[in-house]
Amino acid sequence: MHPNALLELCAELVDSLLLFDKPADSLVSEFFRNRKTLGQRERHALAETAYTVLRKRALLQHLAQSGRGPMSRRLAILAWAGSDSFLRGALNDQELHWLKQVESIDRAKLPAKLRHNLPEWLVEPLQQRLGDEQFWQLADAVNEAAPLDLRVNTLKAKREDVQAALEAKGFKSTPTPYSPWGLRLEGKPALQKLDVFTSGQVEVQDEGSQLLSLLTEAKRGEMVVDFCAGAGGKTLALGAAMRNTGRLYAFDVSGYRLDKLKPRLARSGLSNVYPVQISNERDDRVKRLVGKIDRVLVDAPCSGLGTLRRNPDLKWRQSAAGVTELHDKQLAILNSASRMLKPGGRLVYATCSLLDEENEAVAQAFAEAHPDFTLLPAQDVLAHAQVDPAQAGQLTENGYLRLWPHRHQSDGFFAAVWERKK
Ligand SMILES: C[S@@+](CC[C@H](N)C(=O)[O-])C[C@H]1O[C@@H](n2cnc3c(N)ncnc32)[C@H](O)[C@@H]1O
Repeated sequence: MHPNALLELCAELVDSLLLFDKPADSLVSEFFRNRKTLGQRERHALAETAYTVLRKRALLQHLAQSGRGPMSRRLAILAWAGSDSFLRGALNDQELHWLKQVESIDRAKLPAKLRHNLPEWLVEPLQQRLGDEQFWQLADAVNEAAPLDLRVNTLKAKREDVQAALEAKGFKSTPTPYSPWGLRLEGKPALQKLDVFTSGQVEVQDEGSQLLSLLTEAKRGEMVVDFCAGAGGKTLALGAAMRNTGRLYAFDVSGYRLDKLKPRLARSGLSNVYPVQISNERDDRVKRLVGKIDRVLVDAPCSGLGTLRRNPDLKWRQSAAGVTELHDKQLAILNSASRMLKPGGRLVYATCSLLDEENEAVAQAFAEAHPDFTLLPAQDVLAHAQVDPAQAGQLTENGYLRLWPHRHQSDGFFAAVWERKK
């Protein structure tokens, strides 16, 4: 495609993303579905440019003010992630001159809000929690793309064998530092056609998500509920840990998300999983299981701010008021889900949020209302669940799992683990 035509297409994509009326990942997929003739490199340049605009929106909108022509084209020029010579082939003389001027600006001297690219309502709680130095490390880390992690399905393969099979196809990977199931790939190879993927030996899953499943420590023959199963990323890990025995319920209010679990289940070889669409957390199907379950994982709906590396639009789509609403919802789900546990059963509450309000505050409110649950220190649980005991302590704060993109190179995650008193 001619450079200018591709740049115009990119501006169109940027325009639609900046409406913030749908998640960026689904808008990008829809955009490409409707433009089947685009090649792999063109798609990569468009998607990376659009994601850079989302990551650095505050800075780029500030810099773009000085130019002429449509704002979305100027943003696409400043964020361009394809080759430099290709971009220059798309620009007119006036744009080339403007770009040179913008490139000469010393970005380090710009105000803080243009350097961290985070909305004010988010800056305050994060700065208070982390202190200045770590806050800036986090801001830098979430403005980078995330690595691609795989979870090896231990029902079908060993990690070292999958690593060797990937290597034989020219894909380098290293074992993830904390999860015993994970491999971190170099680059972003297309996996969908590889044998290890189609045969269900691996699934794409961030290392942090793997650690949440590990905290549940689901075992052979148990009754387990994945209360907010979604498309089943953690369900699949729990089912494999149960060695395809017992009964694993995958609950979710979204039938659309549960449908996405089906092809993954077929690849995984699991037959112990029962997907169930519930109407809400007080559904009769939840009530019927009260006092009968060994382990419940509540991977609660949350702001998703721990996944900003993959979903940079979330920081512009979420709000302080939205987070407060989520807190109430999370507590309601956790309360209902906890009733299903047998005495001695384990409850894991998890989010991919960075904010105390969705994490420690929910865990503390639950603990105060439920003296019949004892908090299990997450570092002990991790060490018991195959994580190197010397490292387990690096993953926790005040007895909770607390993962940060700038410290652990995973998405941001929180988890609290309790046991129902016998
Ligand atoms: C963080 S996502 C789950 C991700 C999933 N566990 C995974 O690993 O792929 C949260 C899920 O909670 C579901 N949800 C929202 N409200 C719920 C409720 N009241 N009861 C059960 N699930 C709910 C959402 O549909 C969403 O799929």
